[in-house]
Amino acid sequence: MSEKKTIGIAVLGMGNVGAEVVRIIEENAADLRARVGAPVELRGVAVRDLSRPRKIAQELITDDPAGLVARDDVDIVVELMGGIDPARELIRTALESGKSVVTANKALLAEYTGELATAAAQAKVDLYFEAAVAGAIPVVRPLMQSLAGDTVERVAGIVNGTTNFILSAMAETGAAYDETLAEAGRLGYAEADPTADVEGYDAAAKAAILASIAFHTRVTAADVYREGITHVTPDDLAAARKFDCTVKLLSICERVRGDDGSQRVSARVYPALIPLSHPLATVNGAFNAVVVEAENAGRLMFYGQGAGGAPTASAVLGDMVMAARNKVHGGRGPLESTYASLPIASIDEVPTRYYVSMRVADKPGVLSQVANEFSKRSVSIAAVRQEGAGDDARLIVVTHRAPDRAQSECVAALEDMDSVTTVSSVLRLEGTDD
Ligand SMILES: NC(=O)c1ccc[n+]([C@@H]2O[C@H](COP(=O)([O-])OP(=O)(O)OC[C@H]3O[C@@H](n4cnc5c(N)ncnc54)[C@H](O)[C@@H]3O)[C@@H](O)[C@H]2O)c1
Ligand SMILES: N[C@@H](CCO)C(=O)O
Ligand code: NA
Repeated sequence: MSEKKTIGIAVLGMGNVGAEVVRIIEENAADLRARVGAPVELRGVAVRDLSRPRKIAQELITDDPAGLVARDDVDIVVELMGGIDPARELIRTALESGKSVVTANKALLAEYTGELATAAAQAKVDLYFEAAVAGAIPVVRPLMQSLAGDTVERVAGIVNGTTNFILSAMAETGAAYDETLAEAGRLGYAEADPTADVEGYDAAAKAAILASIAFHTRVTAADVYREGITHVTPDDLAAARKFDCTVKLLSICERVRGDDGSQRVSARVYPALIPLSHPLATVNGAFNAVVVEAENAGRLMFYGQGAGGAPTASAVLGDMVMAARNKVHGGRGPLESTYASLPIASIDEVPTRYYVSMRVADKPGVLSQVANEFSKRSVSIAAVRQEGAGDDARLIVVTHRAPDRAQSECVAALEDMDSVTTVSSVLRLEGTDD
């Protein structure tokens, strides 16, 4: 059998992930060649700083990513620079000139998948992005391909390692958020600017990508309701424990069905209590996990390393092999599927459960006043606990499911009550059936 044409690879960005991708391409050349059915060769690696020493032949290094993308002997562009610009333009140009693209860039995809997927479809090339959500964990491909014949109802996951590390450490040691964030930085989990992680932007970008695939609807980062973890306190974690729960930053993508048979998509990110018996409660440290619920498959769980150079590179390489096989043997990966075009549900209308902790005056009648604010808004209370006494009296209320707007209106009313000194904590409760 005659050997097929060599598949040329351009890697854009040689940071944590890019350096590992380059290493694996070079170390595994023989296996990759056998798996693809043709040699796979690095044509070049675009970097920002040419003077930095790198473990790669000098002639492969360039600081001209556009020039590298334009080369005739490049068949697949692997984008690992991150950020919107110039990644967006480079990927679009690559696709328009008939090159397949593999990217891990969730921030870009959460805004511009539509534009990029359209360019890929028009040029009949592939756009793959398994590494963009939950790093090494296969979740994009299972949703897009393995579950293509099922109806997904819900995708809920821990998809940010930094915040999961922080919340796990807070739960374990009782340490404060700031202290734990500093520790996450020292261990190399949190970046110098942790905003994207701790404010939930990274998890929201991933939720947008997951919701788009799961519900065949274009969902962008702006459609995702988002709260971060900066306000979570050791008290919250201790109180959660008393309700047999822990606190996790969840990315939730849900098909919300109305009484009239209508359907909407809810995509949301917030720290929430989940029962210790829930499978996501056992996901600790920097690990990620995603639970998918589909009409016929039932509940599926995907667990593993959602970040880090080598694990993320594993997902990138998987995509690269798929794209290379298609180049060699013909065929295409799945196209973007947005046929359902479901409307986006506002957080206000999504049924949620609340956990509200407040400091109150310790005197007769306060509990009934508090309960009255919930009942006025048709929010049913599931549990109440009083802690402390006198000046230190604290009430914790856990509600049943009701539209989020009604729940938040109850909290606003509590904040206005004379007998409530402060509402010290408000978190949602997820992972329960009622
Ligand atoms: N690190 C992870 O665990 C992880 C996991 C999943 C996805 N990702 C995604 O993978 C991508 C890369 O992440 P990373 O952690 O390797 O980031 P990084 O900051 O370590 O690496 C990015 C590299 O790209 C280079 N770069 C940036 N702009 C460039 C330009 N214009 N020209 C040439 N080089 C340029 C930078 O100099 C840097 O070396 C990002 O989109 C990130 O969101 C990372
Ligand atoms: N900053 C991300 C990296 C993976 O996207 C995390 O902490 O999970
Ligand atoms: Na993944």
